[in-house]
Amino acid sequence: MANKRKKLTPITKSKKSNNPTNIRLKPEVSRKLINRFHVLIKAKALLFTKISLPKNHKLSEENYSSILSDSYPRINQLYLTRKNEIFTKLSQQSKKHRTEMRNDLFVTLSKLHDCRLSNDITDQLLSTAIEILAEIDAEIDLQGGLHTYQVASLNGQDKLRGSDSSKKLIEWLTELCKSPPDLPLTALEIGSLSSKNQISTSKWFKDNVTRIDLNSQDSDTILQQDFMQRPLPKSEKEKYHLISCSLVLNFVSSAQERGEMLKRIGKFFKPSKDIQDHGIFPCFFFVLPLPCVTNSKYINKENILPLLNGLGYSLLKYHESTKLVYMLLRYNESEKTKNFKFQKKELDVTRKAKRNNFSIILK
Ligand SMILES: C[S@@+](CC[C@H](N)C(=O)[O-])C[C@H]1O[C@@H](n2cnc3c(N)ncnc32)[C@H](O)[C@@H]1O
Repeated sequence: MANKRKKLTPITKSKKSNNPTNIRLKPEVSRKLINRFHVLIKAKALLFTKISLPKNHKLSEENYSSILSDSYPRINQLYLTRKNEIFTKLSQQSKKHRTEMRNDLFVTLSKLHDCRLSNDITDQLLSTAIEILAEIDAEIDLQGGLHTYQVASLNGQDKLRGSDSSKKLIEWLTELCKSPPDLPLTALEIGSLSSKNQISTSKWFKDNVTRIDLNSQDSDTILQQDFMQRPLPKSEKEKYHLISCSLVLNFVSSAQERGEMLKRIGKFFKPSKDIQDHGIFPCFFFVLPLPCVTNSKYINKENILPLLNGLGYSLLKYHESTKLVYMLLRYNESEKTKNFKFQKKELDVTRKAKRNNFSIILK
């Protein structure tokens, strides 16, 4: 009898090579995958805060593989070997057993004290940290990597919102200024999964949409790029009338990096004087999962708006759906507060309900 091949990922190989917009997952499967990715990404972010590097480099989701392979070859070897071993082990285990194995992740992480990254792999603390990193990455790879998360997000778009989030953007633009101004409007979409969403297909931005993503699903239409590494604009021509950042900030691993991203976005807007702009452009379309503002220990609607104001953003439109919060904000550099800071401070400590740790720090 032919050997039945074990299905390793929730998305089969043949489907994986197809356009992700065509892959359909059950809503329950999408939800579980997205939640698990968030847990794993959060665990990695916590782990990175516990590893310190010589010369104050900071490890992050975006840079750790190149830092490990370029500067710490022995540690990198340990990481790769361990990841391979765990990948093989996990792929032979039942789903239930895998979940049990990983449930203690945060407990282990909370016990881990600061460890300094050097090439000394005999350091027990450091090798534990690297092993945890390898375990998390093995599980992410086993699920099909970032690709699976993106497919699940695309499916989530359909099921949770009735369509893609940029539908709300186009609805608001039409409501605020009826039709596009005469000059061509340009848009930058950070964290783009498809060129078929409303930003790209509506009459507002026509062919002037730049789409980027850490992991491009279509190299013809989406540039594979980390926004934090995107070269800063050298001239007004390289700036945008609209920047969309939908469900990306919650994906960024640490509160400080989220603050850095919001600040950096400000450098990519066209100046407002340039356009008969109906008081709207340049603007920022910003979407977060609703619990980021309704159930976070540190962020709520009352403090996120002053935080955004301090960075030069003022609110034009706000909408909460059952799952997401949508904001349209006008950007004006001259309205920025100089040296604006925002610290992480627990809100309403008397509140008993279980809350999430979403936060933003501006230093
Ligand atoms: C949940 S998906 C959201 C996609 C889409 N914008 C939406 O609203 O459904 C988040 C995407 O952001 C991308 N992303 C996260 N950080 C990024 C960064 N620094 N630069 C570019 N893309 C990033 C991820 O690769 C992922 O594809």
